[in-house]
Amino acid sequence: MDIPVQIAIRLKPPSIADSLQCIFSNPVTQIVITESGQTFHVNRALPGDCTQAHLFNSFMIPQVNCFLDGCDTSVVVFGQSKSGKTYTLFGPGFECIHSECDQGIVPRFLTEIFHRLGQMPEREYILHITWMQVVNNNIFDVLGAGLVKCSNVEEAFQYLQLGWRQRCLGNNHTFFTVSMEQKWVGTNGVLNHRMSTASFCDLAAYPEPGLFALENIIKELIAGNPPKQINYDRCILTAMLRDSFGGRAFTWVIGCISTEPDDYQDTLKILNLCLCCRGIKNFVTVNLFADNNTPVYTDKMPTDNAFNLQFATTQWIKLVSNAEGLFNKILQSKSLSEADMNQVTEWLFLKAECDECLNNDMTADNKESSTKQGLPRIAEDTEPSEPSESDVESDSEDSDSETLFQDKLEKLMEYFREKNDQLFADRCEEYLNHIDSDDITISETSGSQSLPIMTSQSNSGRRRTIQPGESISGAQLELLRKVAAKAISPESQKIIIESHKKDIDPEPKLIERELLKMIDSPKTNEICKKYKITKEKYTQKQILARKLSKEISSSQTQLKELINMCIAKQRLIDDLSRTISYNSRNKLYSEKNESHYIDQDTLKEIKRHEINLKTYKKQIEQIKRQIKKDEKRKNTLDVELLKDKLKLDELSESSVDVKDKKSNSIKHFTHRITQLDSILKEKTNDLVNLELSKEKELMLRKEIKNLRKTRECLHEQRCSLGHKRKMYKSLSDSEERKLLECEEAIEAIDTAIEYKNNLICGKSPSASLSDSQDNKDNRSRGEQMLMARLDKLSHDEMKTLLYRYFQKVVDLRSACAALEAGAAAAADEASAWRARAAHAWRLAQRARSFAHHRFLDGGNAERALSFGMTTDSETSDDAMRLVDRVRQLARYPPAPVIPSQNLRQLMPATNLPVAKVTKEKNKLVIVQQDKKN
Ligand SMILES: Nc1ncnc2c1ncn2[C@@H]1O[C@H](COP(=O)(O)OP(=O)(O)OP(=O)(O)O)[C@@H](O)[C@H]1O
Repeated sequence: MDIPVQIAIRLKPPSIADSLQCIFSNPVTQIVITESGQTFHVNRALPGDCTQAHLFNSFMIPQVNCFLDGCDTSVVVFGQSKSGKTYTLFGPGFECIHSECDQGIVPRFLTEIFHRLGQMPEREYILHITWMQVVNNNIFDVLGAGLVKCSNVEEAFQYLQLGWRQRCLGNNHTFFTVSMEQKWVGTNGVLNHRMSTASFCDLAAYPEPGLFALENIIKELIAGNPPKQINYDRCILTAMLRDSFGGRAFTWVIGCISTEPDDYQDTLKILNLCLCCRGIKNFVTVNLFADNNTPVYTDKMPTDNAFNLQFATTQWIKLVSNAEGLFNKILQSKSLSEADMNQVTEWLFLKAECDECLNNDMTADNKESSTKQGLPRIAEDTEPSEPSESDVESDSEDSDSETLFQDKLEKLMEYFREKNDQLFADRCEEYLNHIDSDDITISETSGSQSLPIMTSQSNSGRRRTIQPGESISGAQLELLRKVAAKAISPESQKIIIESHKKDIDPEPKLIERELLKMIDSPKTNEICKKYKITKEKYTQKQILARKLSKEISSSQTQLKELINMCIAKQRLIDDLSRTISYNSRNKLYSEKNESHYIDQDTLKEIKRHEINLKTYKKQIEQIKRQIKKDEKRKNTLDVELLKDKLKLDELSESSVDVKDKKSNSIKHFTHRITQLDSILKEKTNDLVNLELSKEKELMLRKEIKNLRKTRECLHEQRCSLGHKRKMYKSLSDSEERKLLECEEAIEAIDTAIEYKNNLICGKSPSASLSDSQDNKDNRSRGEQMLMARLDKLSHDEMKTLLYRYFQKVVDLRSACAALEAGAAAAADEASAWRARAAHAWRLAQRARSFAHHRFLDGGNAERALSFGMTTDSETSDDAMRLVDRVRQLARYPPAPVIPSQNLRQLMPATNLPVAKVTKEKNKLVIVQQDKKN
């Protein structure tokens, strides 16, 4: 039958707890969802905290059944480096320190196979394992011995330990293979001879070249190319995976993915590759040998009677032991009436007696038949043998020899079979509804109760001897069919479709996280509360749904067990009827009484088993009802969950609206507050400045007041000195200096007062006092340097310097005053002399004219003058003094001129505003005047 490759996704637990996750899985809806909302529908979306046991139980049991039925199986693990591929297949290792719980798929598979074989003592088997690695397209045999035979689980684990130590580490492919040949005689007396291979492949991570080749083959297969036309021999990896992809194996692909945001791109690649594999369909068949289904004994051969009896006994023992187990359970449950209990106890007692007898017989028989039972290995690829004609003949003879009782029994058996089949089919349907799969198609032959018959035209003719599978154990065969026909329950489909349509994030964690992110405003408390309550309800319902699904699955396993029992019972009845027919056929050879006795016994047994069957049926009915109830409950819960999800969405939307509005108003208010804050700051600054300026003004006014007082004192001093000078016409040197000092100090005080007044009036004093640009430009370089130095002086240095300059100015002024007085005196003297000279000149003129008249010969002026002098001695003396004085004055240099520039530098280097200071009553009025005016 065509079975698509099945996909399971396992998330690697995050390395750091609470770290960010970009991939989530929903095991309920079997969806893997990315952070961006992309969804991947898979066959098994394993939970993040999936244990090794859960992983194995969730999909490996059908593989074990298939393998035991004679089908090839395969598990291929994809994943990026360190994503847990090896951990999934093998576990953390095989040393003593590692717990059994951590064992991966391979050790669990081996344990399960040997356990199941132990429960089927009739089966003969040979089991081999191989462990290969593909390193750089070269095969490396890890165990070093090719096929290694394992007789029991302990041996298998020894090889696992050995291989684990010897394997190559690094980015390579690992193949672990278990192959098994089995033989057993079925209940119908025919031989079952099967061969199956289970391969486990741990693929390397990208970028391994073989992986790209495999990727291409997968693409070709999903494009619809028949496997026959695909070249699998392009590399060793693809050759080894021939059966897994497009071959005859029942394949599960496991994608091991990391949830960490850093690995997001790699994870998407692996997810997409896994999904591609889903489109591949493998043709899964039971691998039979040529001698399969051949009768091991014939009724006609009396020599084989012993074998038949022995076979019947074996089956009998098995069935009775089954029944014994069931009876024990029923006894423990105490659900029967006392009479029934006694009957069951009696049955058990009788059984114990039979066991004793049979054991004695068996030991005797074994001695004889031990050589017969050993089955030699059977070669593969042999032609199937046709049923012999004698078989057909014997069948017609059988029908003739049937008794009335047998007819009745046959009818009953037919009725039972029909009922049983119907019941089984119903159960299977229910079970299949539980398993999710949407794209599995069953080949035409799967509609009947037999496995597909592989014809010579079949495309995968590895073993051409496949026979009708009527001899395959029904229950085990059904498991294979279940997997092939599994489908998603309509409710789950609804949820998936709805969530897909509305793009709902089915992962509650994601919704929760997003909502919690959004809802942070304190005023959205109500919505938060509602959301929390709904979320709690949702979680509770989820837990309930999980519980229910668990209950359902446990009920289903119970049901499966019961179905198995029914099958066993059916077989028992079959066997019994066959034994009866056999006995009736042998009536001719045996005594009547004896046979009657056996028949009676057998009848009793049949009746008992029929009663048991009825009780089992009742139990099945009960369980069915319970399952239906549970399913209904589950469905209502699913619907409620959906409603809750919608409600959560609505809540999240409304919370987003409220949040938006809130954030807008908060923004507005924040903006307003910022504005008001800046205004407040400005006002505060203004106020502070105002207060400061007021304080400053007060200070300045005080200073001005003090300065005025000082000025008044100085003025008084100056006035008294001036008055004294007027009175006495002259002052002593010290008094003169004092006067000058007073004048200079008054001038300085006036400037200071004006400066402070400017400050009070808000005029920038610096504008008037500071160095203007013009001044700066006009200055020579030397002056500029001097000014630069002055700027660097400290306050004390400046004070000392000013005081010195003040002294110098006073000195200069006193010198000036002395010079001016000297110049005035000289000017007076000069005018006096000039008047004298004029008088003398007049006298001289008079004398000259007198002389001219008296002395005709005249003489020169000097002579006349000297004559005049001699005649007027006073006048000649004056003239002589005048000449000396003129000579003296001529010898003196002119009065010193103080360069106005130098004087200006003594003042602060400014253009001082010209101010007129007048005194009105008690006030000193200072009026600033324009310089030009
Ligand atoms: N599900 C898990 N639970 C606990 N531990 C895990 C799980 N998955 C992986 N690990 C740990 O992560 C580590 C890496 O895992 P592992 O070696 O199986 O990765 P890998 O994919 O096989 O790596 P490589 O590609 O290198 O072969 C191991 O220590 C393993 O024990």
